[in-house]
Amino acid sequence: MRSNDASNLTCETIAAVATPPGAGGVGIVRLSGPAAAACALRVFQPTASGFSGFEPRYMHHGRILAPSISPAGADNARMVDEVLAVFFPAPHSFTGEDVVEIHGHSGPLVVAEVLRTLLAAGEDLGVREARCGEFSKRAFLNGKMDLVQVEAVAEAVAADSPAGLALAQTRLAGGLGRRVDDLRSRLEALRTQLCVAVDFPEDEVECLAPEELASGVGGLVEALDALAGAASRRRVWEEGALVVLAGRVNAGKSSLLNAVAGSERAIVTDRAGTTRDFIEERLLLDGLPVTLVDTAGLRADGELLTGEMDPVEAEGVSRSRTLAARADLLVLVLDGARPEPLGAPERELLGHVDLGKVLVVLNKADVRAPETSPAAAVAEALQDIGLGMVEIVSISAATGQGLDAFTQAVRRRLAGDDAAPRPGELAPNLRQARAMERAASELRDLLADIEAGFPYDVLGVRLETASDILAEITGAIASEDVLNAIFDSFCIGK
Ligand SMILES: Nc1nc2c(c(=O)[nH]1)N(C=O)[C@@H](CNc1ccc(C(=O)N[C@@H](CCC(=O)O)C(=O)O)cc1)CN2
Ligand SMILES: Nc1nc2c(ncn2[C@@H]2O[C@H](COP(=O)(O)OP(=O)(O)OP(=O)(O)O)[C@@H](O)[C@H]2O)c(=O)[nH]1
Ligand SMILES: [Mg+2]
Repeated sequence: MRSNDASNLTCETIAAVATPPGAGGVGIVRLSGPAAAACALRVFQPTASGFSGFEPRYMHHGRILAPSISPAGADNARMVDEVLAVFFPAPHSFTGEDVVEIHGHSGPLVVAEVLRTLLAAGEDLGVREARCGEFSKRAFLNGKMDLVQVEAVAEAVAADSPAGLALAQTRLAGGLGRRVDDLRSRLEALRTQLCVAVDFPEDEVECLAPEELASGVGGLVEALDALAGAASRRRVWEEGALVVLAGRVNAGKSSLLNAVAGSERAIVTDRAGTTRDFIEERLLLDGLPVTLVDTAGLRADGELLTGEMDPVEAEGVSRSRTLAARADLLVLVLDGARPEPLGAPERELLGHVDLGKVLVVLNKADVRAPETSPAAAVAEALQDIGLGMVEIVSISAATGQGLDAFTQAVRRRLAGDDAAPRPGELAPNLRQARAMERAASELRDLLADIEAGFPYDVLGVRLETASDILAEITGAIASEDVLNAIFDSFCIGK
């Protein structure tokens, strides 16, 4: 489907509450479509005596009146809310259609009643409640935003870290869409030159030499790889990572969570088996969004096997294992006060996880006997089980010693040495990066075909395929499935 196909535009007028439910300063109900103004005028009573219809983009003060159900008629009309109303005539509106916004008092019942009043008044005008994402979909179909920007609005709204917001803002500004359009134009230019060569094979002047074609395609592959690579490096800054604290009972996992979170989030006692269900805390570690999860501790094998553990604790331990397997980073907390910190329960746990995702923390540095060197002993024990390369961070959750080193180690393991994203940095989201990878892969196949001396018409097909894949990113060409997947994830009123 071509996005600028006028047949996709509907003549229905849609209405929805645009602001979140709840008490607030202002609540907005939005109408979009040809009957927006006519519908609003039926229920809007202006304050100004000289009112003769909506002046474009001017805030009119007045009231929303619900037609009375009593036979006495409009004189008895009930006041629903005191509002400001504004009309944006097409095409200069958010959706590109006629838009009316009613700014009333925020409160879930008030705005719902304003909406109901409009829907009832506009029924015969084709006014109906909007579906999820329908305002944004109309804005997209009318060329007000490309698909990257539509997604960026949702990403900006959902951002829960400054880094994630910076990436979304750059996409919203349109830079990424323009970059993709630029790459696609370069591709189309190569295609045009190829077509000339196909149409006039004897005309050597117009012919693009295979080496020139290959170098043009090679440049595009490099550019696409760079962008898709940025997406995979930046994803963790936007989506965050799951960091799971696991280990033996009493090792100090809950104490560590509290120390990092800076609050007494989890219960800490000297009793083994204090934490029974997992506890999670979303925080920023050096700007990196992380979900830190404290889990129920593992006991020594014997206790597990005799079946003496109470069922609540057993379920807690089973959840710990599931979480450990899902973690982006598994922090194995060892009890440094014990003579042998890496014992049977720890080894058993490590047997079930990806060792590449493990960070070892040796806790209780404050109480270690100075003459022993548990760090060295632990390093040796880790060597035995293939974790010789793993960094061991020595901390004390009780005194805070080593916590900075721990934070930095976590950040480095999840994001490498990369600094936080800066405003203006281009990084596609997952959908966009996947499309870039598909286009790059098509172009790599094309390079092989050029090498193999395939005829230009065959090469042209691959160029066209790659170009169409790039067009999916901005939505210049987008299937109904792609559009539905994006707009259905939006809420009503967006
Ligand atoms: N009250 C209100 N605030 C809002 C929105 C809205 O719909 N209503 N928006 C909704 O998400 C965002 C702003 N997005 C908008 C995008 C374009 C236009 C608009 O009228 N564009 C016209 C004219 C621009 C001009 O020249 O003034 C156009 O594109 O032709 C309005 C809002 C955030 N704030
Ligand atoms: N001296 C010292 N004691 C600590 C340290 N960290 C934790 N503790 C103590 O160790 C005991 C257990 O701490 P928790 O944080 O509850 O341990 P846990 O790993 O969550 O234990 P479970 O929930 O039972 O699995 C408590 O008495 C803590 O005060 C530390 O760094 N130094
Ligand atoms: Mg605990």
